[in-house]
Amino acid sequence: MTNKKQIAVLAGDYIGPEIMSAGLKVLEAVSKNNQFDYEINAVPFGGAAIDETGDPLPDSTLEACKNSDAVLLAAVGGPKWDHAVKRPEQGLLEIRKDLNLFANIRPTVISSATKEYSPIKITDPVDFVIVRELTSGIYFGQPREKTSTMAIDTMRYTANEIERVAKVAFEMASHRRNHVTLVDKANVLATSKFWREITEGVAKNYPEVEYDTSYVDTASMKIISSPAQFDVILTENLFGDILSDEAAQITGSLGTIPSMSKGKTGPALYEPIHGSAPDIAGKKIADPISMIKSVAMMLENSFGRGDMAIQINQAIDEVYKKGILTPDLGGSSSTEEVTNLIIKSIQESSEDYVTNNVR
Ligand SMILES: NC(=O)C1=CN([C@@H]2O[C@H](COP(=O)(O)OP(=O)(O)OC[C@H]3O[C@@H](n4cnc5c(N)ncnc54)[C@H](O)[C@@H]3O)[C@@H](O)[C@H]2O)C=CC1
Ligand SMILES: CC(C)CC(=O)C(=O)O
Ligand SMILES: [Mg+2]
Repeated sequence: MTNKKQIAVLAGDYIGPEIMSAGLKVLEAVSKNNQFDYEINAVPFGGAAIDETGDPLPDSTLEACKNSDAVLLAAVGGPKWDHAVKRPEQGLLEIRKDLNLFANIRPTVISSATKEYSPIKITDPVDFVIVRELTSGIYFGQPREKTSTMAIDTMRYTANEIERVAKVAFEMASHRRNHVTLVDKANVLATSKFWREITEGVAKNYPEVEYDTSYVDTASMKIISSPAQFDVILTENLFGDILSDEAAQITGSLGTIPSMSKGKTGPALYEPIHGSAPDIAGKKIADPISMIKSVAMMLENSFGRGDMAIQINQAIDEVYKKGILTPDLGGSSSTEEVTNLIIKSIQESSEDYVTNNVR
């Protein structure tokens, strides 16, 4: 039995393989410096898997993920498969459901290094996470149907589905700034009224955590006008999907935001929050930061290597400081140039560490 950490790698489609390659190069570099032993198991997923096997989530891919210590995913989908019988995005929903990854954590941080890339005026520090319910709600509810004269989707939540993700949000807040905001549409939707009932019950177990609520339309405005007021935003699947892309944009680019999806047991999955960006695929300009930060999140949360995550994140700050950035952040560098500079910074920081230790 090997004690190497097993990582399932799902590169996916369009820019997926480009940014995954960047993420794996950084993982290799930081691991060499820190005696971290791992094995990669690259498996087909999404459109690439449809081309190979006819199914976006082949059984063998799901098995590989279940047998791993963590899953790294880039992005799937795109015009090539928009009319497939089963689209790549369906594979994405299935893998989340099959691994029971009900809590999706999406961070929004505007640091001193990234402040100048934000399109909004920042006065106070911005550092919040969206805890998005990931395996239920309107993306999964039945009935779902479309005929030539009508269509229906169903938003459905059980008490257990709300309670377990609410606990994740309150636990996180208790290790952060003790504040949870439930975002919903409780002035209209029965499911949102139910979310409030259940979440209030969970909040009672966390008296030190301030708990408030916001309607989703207002919350989407506040994310732009006063983002510093948020610590942990708890919300259902569809609202979290939309709000997290909006929140990403206030940091400068969607192409820089990672995420972690986790359940109660089993491997967690780490992926950028964006899609496969077909409009820039093949141009060698995809921003690798979202994928590289996903690697850092994996090292910290699945492997207890917060030290390695810090080295990666400090190296990312360096590319911001030097302005070696891809066009989404106003730069003119390639995916490879950004990745190489991040690797160089990691290597230099470990040389400094050795030198300082010797002294
Ligand atoms: N988790 C996943 O695999 C997701 C897959 N999708 C799928 O991706 C495909 C494309 O969807 P879109 O609506 O275009 O959303 P998208 O997130 O792929 O792209 C939106 C915009 O952001 C830019 N962008 C995204 N990531 C970037 C990066 N790393 N560097 C630089 N720019 C970046 C794109 O060029 C595009 O202009 C669709 O098939 C969609 O269903 C969408 C969201 C999530
Ligand atoms: C298939 C979609 C639900 C993927 C997406 O947009 C996301 O997870 O952010
Ligand atoms: Mg999305």
